[in-house]
Amino acid sequence: MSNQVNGHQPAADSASVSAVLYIFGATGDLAKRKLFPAIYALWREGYLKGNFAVVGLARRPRTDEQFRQDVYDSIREFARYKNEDGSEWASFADHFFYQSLDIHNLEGFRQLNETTERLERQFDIPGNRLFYLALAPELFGTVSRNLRGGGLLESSGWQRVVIEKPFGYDYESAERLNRELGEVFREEQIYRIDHYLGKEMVQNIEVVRFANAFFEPLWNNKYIANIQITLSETVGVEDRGGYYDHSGALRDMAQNHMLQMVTMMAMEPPSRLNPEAIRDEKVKVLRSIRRYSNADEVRANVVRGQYTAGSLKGVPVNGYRDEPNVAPDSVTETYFAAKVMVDNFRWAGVPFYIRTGKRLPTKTTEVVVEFKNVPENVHFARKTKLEPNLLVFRVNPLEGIYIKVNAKQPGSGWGIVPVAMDFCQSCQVGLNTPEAYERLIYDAARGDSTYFTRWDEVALAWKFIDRIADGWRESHDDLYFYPAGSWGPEAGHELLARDGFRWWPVHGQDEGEVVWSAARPT
Ligand SMILES: NC(=O)C1=CN([C@@H]2O[C@H](COP(=O)(O)OP(=O)(O)OC[C@H]3O[C@@H](n4cnc5c(N)ncnc54)[C@H](OP(=O)(O)O)[C@@H]3O)[C@@H](O)[C@H]2O)C=CC1
Ligand SMILES: O=C1O[C@H](COP(=O)(O)O)[C@@H](O)[C@H](O)[C@H]1O
Repeated sequence: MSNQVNGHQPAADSASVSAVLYIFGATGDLAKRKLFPAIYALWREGYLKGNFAVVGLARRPRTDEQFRQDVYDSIREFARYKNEDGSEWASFADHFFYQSLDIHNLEGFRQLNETTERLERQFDIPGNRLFYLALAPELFGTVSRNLRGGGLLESSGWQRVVIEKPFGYDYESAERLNRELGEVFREEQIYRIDHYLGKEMVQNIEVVRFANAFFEPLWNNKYIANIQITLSETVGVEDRGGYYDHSGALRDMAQNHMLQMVTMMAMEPPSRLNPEAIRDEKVKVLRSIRRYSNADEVRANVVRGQYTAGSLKGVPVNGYRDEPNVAPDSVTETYFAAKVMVDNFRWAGVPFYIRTGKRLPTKTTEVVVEFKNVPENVHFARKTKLEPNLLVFRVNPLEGIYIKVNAKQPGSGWGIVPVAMDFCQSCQVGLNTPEAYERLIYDAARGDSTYFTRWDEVALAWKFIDRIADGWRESHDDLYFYPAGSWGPEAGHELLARDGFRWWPVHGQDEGEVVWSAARPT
């Protein structure tokens, strides 16, 4: 096995991990699309070697062989390593086992403990156990109690639990869920996944900010005019209508991924590069975010929309209300934009504009830092209208950093033109950088919780989000409809225009073709 596949090698401080990895929900969508491919990539890159085992758990009956076939199919379809030549497949697949288990059945957990002890002897694993709960959150409490009741938390190594989102529906339910988990696990054993924190360029925000002398001095309200975070998707709700119709963009994307990205942009430099120091700084940002105090403030600062039938790249698509498992009169938002203020010394007066939506024209995740212009009395500024400097983090699908500066137009005149310094990381290393789930599973297995959300982060994020949900509950007459394939309601554009700003075009977006929807509910 090579440790150097396609130019990637384990970092100098990395080591292979030895543990039993339990996938609860092993027959589900997340396991198939994300978890099995991630485990396979970890194996291919040498982060997993001989001494590990994976146990798949769900109610459906499966033999080990059938389960291995499921894993194989998932890798063929979704992994960045496709196992084209079939090499080493058997030695990888031999580590996979399946047990049919209803998580309400304590006896099944006792049996799982026996299986585990056998696997630990077979693969020489020192009692390390990683429980990945790819299950509906209502089941987390029961699984935790039964893991304890079944004796699975009594091994000689470490035990950790990875929890998928959504972590609750609001602050109250999240708090209840946390209490249930807390009856069994200590906070440092709980790894709450936010897969955006596992993305290469999201992690790079910290490095670019804190490892470059020319950014950090400018990183404040003296020099930055606003920050824009866009997470746009072309997909609709696919087959997740049942979940999404209760969640909406606010809970599905804003409570977690978007607020986490705000914290990465706004946090102070941590005193130490350790998980608690970094998460302490993120918590301070979340504490400083201004909460809207009533429905009027919510309306003034937040825009919600829902897609109607339209077309994407010429292909007609359904409206949200016609998606499977969505109520025909649903008022769930598939578009969300907000102006967020971080009331602290560094950021007072600098708006963070965040937006996300389904069925928008482009799949992209970008963060734009718009700098304030140079003073108007400077010679150049009088002659030419200067464009502001921009620093753009391209998170997805392209990964890289783009900087827009003003330079003299070549020739004898004094014209000034914006020019770009474009570092495209994914163009250099290919679109083969590790997937977020690879990093996060590996981090959890080696006990690094930096890129997982701590309870106080989750709690503060919900407290901010709950105010918006409360404001929305009073009336739905601010829900705008936008045709699939447009950039969402025009109100999302006005949110910035009111402050004298505009959304900067994301990569691949032709500004001349931007379509906003002025439609309102009838
Ligand atoms: N899919 C995705 O892209 C994402 C999913 N998530 C979250 O991950 C979690 C899983 O999502 P997803 O895979 O899509 O969901 P699915 O509905 O596809 O899968 C759910 C899994 O849970 C198992 N299950 C359900 N009830 C029980 C039970 N009583 N005992 C044992 N197993 C049970 C099911 O298997 P069986 O029926 O055989 O028992 C199945 O394997 C959810 O919390 C979701 O919100 C988060 C981000 C993205
Ligand atoms: O968590 C979620 O994220 C995806 C978008 O993730 P990305 O990595 O593809 O950008 C989103 O489609 C989904 O609704 C949400 O649950």
